[in-house]
Amino acid sequence: MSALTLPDIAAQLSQQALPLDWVGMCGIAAPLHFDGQVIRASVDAGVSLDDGESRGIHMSRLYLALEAFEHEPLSAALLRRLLERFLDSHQGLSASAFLRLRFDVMLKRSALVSALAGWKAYPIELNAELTDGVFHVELNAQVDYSSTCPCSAALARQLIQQQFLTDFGNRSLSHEAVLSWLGSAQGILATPHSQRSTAYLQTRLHAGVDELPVRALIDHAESALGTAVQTAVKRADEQAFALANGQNLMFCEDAARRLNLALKRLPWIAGFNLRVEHAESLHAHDAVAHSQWQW
Ligand SMILES: Nc1nc2c(ncn2[C@@H]2O[C@H](COP(=O)(O)OP(=O)(O)OP(=O)(O)O)[C@@H](O)[C@H]2O)c(=O)[nH]1
Repeated sequence: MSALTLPDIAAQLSQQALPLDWVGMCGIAAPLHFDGQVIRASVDAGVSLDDGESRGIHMSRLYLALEAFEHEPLSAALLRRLLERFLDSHQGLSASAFLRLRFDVMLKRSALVSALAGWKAYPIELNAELTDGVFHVELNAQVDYSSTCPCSAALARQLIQQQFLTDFGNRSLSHEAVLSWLGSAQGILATPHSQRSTAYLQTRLHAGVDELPVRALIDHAESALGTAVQTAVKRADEQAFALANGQNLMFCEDAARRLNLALKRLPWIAGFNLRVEHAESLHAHDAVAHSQWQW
């Protein structure tokens, strides 16, 4: 049978004349060239089906356009060109085109004090859309950090004060005895609870941003929080981490406010939607805060 005789069901008229918002493929494996590495990405590619009379879109045209990822570094311009290609190959059918890329970026992170370093994987999502010539890119990142509860810290300090009165209230103070007491679990008898926490950052990039500021977004968020989770850790690093936590006590509200103020300072961000989740060790549920700006 020749190709000319192959049945083309997508070209038929639809039995229900109804436009669709998004039609395409999800979970396509694609290699991305990004930041000097080749990264495995999962890609969702789609278009709107505005011609409600048409039975289907041309999936293969979208799929084949993605070949460009193999040959060109990832950039906003590349995403836009792909979306233009989606629309060019669906003239008369589609007015909007969409791409979603999910991948992990690996960054090598130095220890806080020692000369060690290790790798961290950050989940990244890029969402791009082209509708009526208007192009948007969203850069989303997931950043893990540690949060120590400020209320729990204050309650623990109060218990330590009470224990101090019990142990030293009726005695004259000796420098040596107090120093030894401060270094004992009997003196510092309570510790605050801490939790591994996650910031989910959704940012919309200004038009004209080409190079995708993935590393800058992650670095900025980690610096605003002050307690990024670590990779290689010796005791000196762990002690520095304990200090960082003590100096950055955070409710989920504090973390959300810090990130809000920090993200607003980034010149390439046109708007954001952020969510922080503190996986509480006090409760079996999470403490969560959201914050938006120009979203
Ligand atoms: N539209 C559509 N196509 C599907 C779906 N599931 C699988 N396909 C297949 O995707 C394949 C590619 O579709 P097209 O891009 O239209 O392929 P084609 O007709 O050979 O290519 P063109 O000549 O460019 O249109 C076809 O074999 C479809 O059957 C679906 O749910 N919707």
